[in-house]
Formats: sequence, C-alpha cells, structure tokens
Amino acid sequence: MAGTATTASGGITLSGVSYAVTGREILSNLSLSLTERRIGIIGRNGSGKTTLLRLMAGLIGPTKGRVSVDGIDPADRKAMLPRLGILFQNPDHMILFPTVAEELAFGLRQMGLPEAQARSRALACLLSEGRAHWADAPTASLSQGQKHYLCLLSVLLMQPDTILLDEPFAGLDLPTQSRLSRRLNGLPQRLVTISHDPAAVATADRVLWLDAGRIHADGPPATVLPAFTAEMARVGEADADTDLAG
Ligand SMILES: Nc1ncnc2c1ncn2[C@@H]1O[C@H](COP(=O)(O)OP(=O)(O)OP(=O)(O)O)[C@@H](O)[C@H]1O
Repeated sequence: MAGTATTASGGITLSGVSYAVTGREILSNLSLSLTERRIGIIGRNGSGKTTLLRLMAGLIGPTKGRVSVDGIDPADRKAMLPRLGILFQNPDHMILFPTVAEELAFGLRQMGLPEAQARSRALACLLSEGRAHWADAPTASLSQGQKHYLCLLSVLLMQPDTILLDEPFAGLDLPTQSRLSRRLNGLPQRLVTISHDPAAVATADRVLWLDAGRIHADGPPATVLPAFTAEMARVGEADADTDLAG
C-alpha cells in the first residue's frame, strides 16, 4: 500500500524508454522492472544516471516509451507524494524555507495535513532525532552535511514507498557519510541509489551499470561491481596514456 513504508511495494517500470535533447539520444531504449528493495545505478560521468533518475521521478518525460511507478505516470505529482521521494545531490536545490521546522512541515502540508499538525509532526521528528534545538534554526545556517540530513528527514517524514538518491554521499565527510549510510541501510523503503562510486552500491540487491545511455550490465553487485571497477581502471590507464602521449 502506498505511503505505509513498512515494506517496499510496487515498483518502477520502464518500457522502451528513450530520452533525447535536441535530437541527441541521452538514454536509449531502456526496459526495466525495478522491484528490489536496494537498487544501485552506477556509471561514468555523463552516462545518463541523473537523467534516468529524473525520468523515474517524473521531472522529465521520455521522448519514447513509458515510465510508471506502481502503474502510474510519475508526472502525476499528487499520486507520487506517498510513493516516491527524491534526495537530490545538492540540498540547496531542495530547501525552500527559512527555518528547519518550516522546511520539514512543507511536505506534510503538501500531503494535506493542516499547518499546526504538520508543524507538530516536524517538531516530533526533530525531537526523536535529538535535534529539537534545530526547529527555529535558519536553514541557511546549516552546513552542507546538515542540510543533506534535513532533506533526508523531510523525505522520510512523508513516508514514501521508494526513495531516489542522487549521489547521496558526495561532498560529505566520512562521519557524516557513515551516519547517513547507517540511516539509509535501516530504512524499510525501496532505495534507488545512483553513484559513480561502487562502494555506495556494494550492498544493493541489484546493480545496473549504465554506459552511454544504455544498460551495460545488470545483476548482483558481486558480479557487476568487479567488472565495473576493472573497466574504470582500464579506462583510467588509457586516459593517462593519452595524456602522456599528447
Ligand atoms: N537538458 C540537457 N540538455 C543537454 N544535454 C543534457 C541535458 N541533460 C543531460 N544532458 C547530457 O546528457 C548526458 C548525461 O547526463 P547525466 O547528467 O544524466 O549524466 P550522469 O551520469 O548523471 O553524470 P554525472 O555522473 O557527471 O552526474 C551528458 O552528456 C549531459 O551533458
């Protein structure tokens, strides 16, 4: 059932999906059924990972084919509120409100909760996180790691069945990474994590390796990650040789 977040339900389906910008195909003919609880998407810079995540989130529409979440077009924002949450790489692209409590309450208000109830849920969330003192803090005063954490709390408060994570550990120090990682690992929701770093998806149930807008490999991390790491090392050496030869 959408919104209960007790287990990961439903799934994300892509049927013959392509995405092109000004005639250039960035994603080509992807057909996927994503039902596992922990899904990793890896690939080099520019391979199309963020574009794929934006398609899954309904922020952009496919040029060809169809994307659905629990059978529903993800462009239907209202239907997606209990189904899909997104944690963007840059928290500054998500935070809209001047104080932490207002920011946390916003998603709940979007889901139809009256303002007072949304605020009291936001305060209860901060209390349970040991961060009651954050309530009236200006969001602009938080560090990048703290902003990231606030964005995660905002998403969790809405209890979506699936959370899409774009490079969740980029720019965070090691203690913050390990705290966030522990928090994410304990969640019952389906998590779709995109990263260029194999370590970020090492415990996934399924890893997709995206290369130049196509699925290059799809399977358990024990199979996909060693092949990806070896290929990245090979490409790195080839790049280095090219540099030296120049
Ligand atoms: N709106 C757009 N207009 C033009 N080109 C775009 C647009 N969006 C994405 N691209 C191009 O599509 C390709 C894939 O971009 P995307 O951001 O999806 O890759 P990525 O795998 O997430 O990369 P990174 O790891 O560097 O974040 C890139 O070559 C990018 O320049």
